[in-house]
Amino acid sequence: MALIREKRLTQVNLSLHVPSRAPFQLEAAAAPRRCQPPPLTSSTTTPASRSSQFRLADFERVAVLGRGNSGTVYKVRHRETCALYALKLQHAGDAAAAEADLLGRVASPYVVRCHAVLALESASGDAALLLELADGGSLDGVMRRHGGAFPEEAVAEVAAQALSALAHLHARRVAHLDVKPANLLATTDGDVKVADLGIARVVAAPFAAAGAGTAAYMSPERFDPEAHGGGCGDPFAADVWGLGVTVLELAVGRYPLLLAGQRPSWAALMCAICFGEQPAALVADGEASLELRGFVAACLRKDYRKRASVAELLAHPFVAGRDVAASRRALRRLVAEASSPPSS
Ligand SMILES: Nc1ncnc2c1ncn2[C@@H]1O[C@H](COP(=O)(O)OP(=O)(O)OP(=O)(O)O)[C@@H](O)[C@H]1O
Repeated sequence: MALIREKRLTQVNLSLHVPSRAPFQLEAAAAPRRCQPPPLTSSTTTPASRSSQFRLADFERVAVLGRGNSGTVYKVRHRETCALYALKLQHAGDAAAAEADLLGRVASPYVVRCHAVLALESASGDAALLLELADGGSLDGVMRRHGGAFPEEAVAEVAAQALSALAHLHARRVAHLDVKPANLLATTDGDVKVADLGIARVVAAPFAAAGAGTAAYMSPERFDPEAHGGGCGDPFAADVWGLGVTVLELAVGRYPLLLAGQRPSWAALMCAICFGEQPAALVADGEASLELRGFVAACLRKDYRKRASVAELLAHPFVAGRDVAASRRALRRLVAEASSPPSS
């Protein structure tokens, strides 16, 4: 896999060089200019067919949105229209193509949309995904900036929208396999969108339970299928586990399966996930509603065969019984506050 070395972000031009190959450039934003209205394409068009409409040179860099294992994500502006997007530069072109292919199979307001795959001017096959921008960023960032736990109403809204995304993906046999706060994006309108289908896959039986993922959010059967339901596990149930950990984390304001300050080594995580006490019990009586505790308990059954399905969770009182308008308002307020610059 070709490695891209990132140059300092403070440079006027952000040049990404692949040794002995032609560099490609993503220029920093210049002075404001007049923009045409965005020519956004219809939601039925696939990313591949849209790719030809855009070139990397059509965009200028505004900011870094985040960094992950597979690359760096930038906020970019389309020079002509001034429309804002997220651009995910991928070290491995194959991975970008695979992720774009999966995103092309789905069309849901709850899954981040891929507008195009941009080929980069290097011989390595490196590529960039041009994505819909979620202006509130990821929920782990929102939680950090907010300074702790979300109010329960906002957590219920996150759960409801993330479940809608999973229902859409699972109906197309796509398992995400990396559900966590960093992969749930928010907008200041109060929308939640599942992102990063980097390790997602279309499931064809039999499913190999082991494999990549973020250890802290992996279900017990992905560590040890024999001890937690047998067989090869169920990738859709693995997504439900990731959602349960995510909901609990947002509700308590920190990663919930380890003690505060405990080092998240692989061994510590494996012990906590496979042998730790029922995670819902980690929320003390009175700290969370019965509905939230019940929801988390249904997501985090260690035997994947006993875990609730996405359809059952959509009907759970924590989600189905929420005050939709109040929940959305609570999330919108939280994201907007966490996104606005601190007043001096
Ligand atoms: N469409 C987007 N809008 C706003 N921010 C985004 C968007 N896509 C990604 N980000 C930000 O960039 C971060 C990394 O993105 P992403 O998870 O897709 O990268 P990755 O390399 O696949 O990460 P991982 O290491 O989890 O596999 C996210 O956590 C989020 O903060």
